[in-house]
Amino acid sequence: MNIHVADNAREAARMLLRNMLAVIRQPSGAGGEGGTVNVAFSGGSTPAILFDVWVEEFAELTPWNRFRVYWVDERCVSSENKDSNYRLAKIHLLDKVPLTSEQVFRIRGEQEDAEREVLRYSSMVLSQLPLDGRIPVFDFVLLGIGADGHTSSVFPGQEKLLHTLAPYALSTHPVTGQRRIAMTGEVMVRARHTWFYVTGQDKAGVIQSLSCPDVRNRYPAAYVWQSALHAELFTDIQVISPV
Ligand SMILES: O=C1O[C@H](COP(=O)(O)O)[C@@H](O)[C@H](O)[C@H]1O
Repeated sequence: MNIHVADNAREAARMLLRNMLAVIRQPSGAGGEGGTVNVAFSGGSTPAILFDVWVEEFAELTPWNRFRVYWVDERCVSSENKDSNYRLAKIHLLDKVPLTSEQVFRIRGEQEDAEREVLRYSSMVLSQLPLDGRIPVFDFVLLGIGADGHTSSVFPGQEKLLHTLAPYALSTHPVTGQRRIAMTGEVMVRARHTWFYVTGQDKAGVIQSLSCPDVRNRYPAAYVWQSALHAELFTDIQVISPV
């Protein structure tokens, strides 16, 4: 588990992107020898900074033709809604880089029948990605963390979603009641690179306790951090004691 601490959010984004491109360049790295790079984006507000830095400073260095883009989670809203995770990525990244529609696989948050969308997206991911047993293996799962300790859209109290074999599942935001479609625990922990990009002092408490054994069962993010095969954290939060 590596922790990369930067002075600010943009510098943390640079660290992540430099590391990602270095992995992709290695013959044995993501996609290997010019192969496909399967990446899953998170939502919320934080990825906007990552996407902006990507477009402004790393777009020319990125082999876009090798990328296939998926989502970690989506809110059950239309793709024009301000809460849509796809919308954020579209505005800040997808509209500005040479990715074609054939390379972008969004979760259809607008589907009335969200259960059906979970099944559609799960079976699409299962058919397109390499499998470890029944678990799809992404090259990069890029995660955020909420101040309440959630990651993907798996909130405290929804630990069942960390242990299911289904790659995606329905969840509900515990405060707003908004429905979500969420990548589940096994997919997050078995990725070739499970990378957290977390910024802002409001998350310092969660970050400080990520490695504590007793929060493993309290914060889904801590469970994923402690269980992932290859976890790294990129942050602007000055970690005082070991994470
Ligand atoms: O609801 C969500 O929250 C987390 C963190 O979001 P942020 O707004 O604090 O950046 C995010 O990682 C997750 O994908 C998202 O849907």
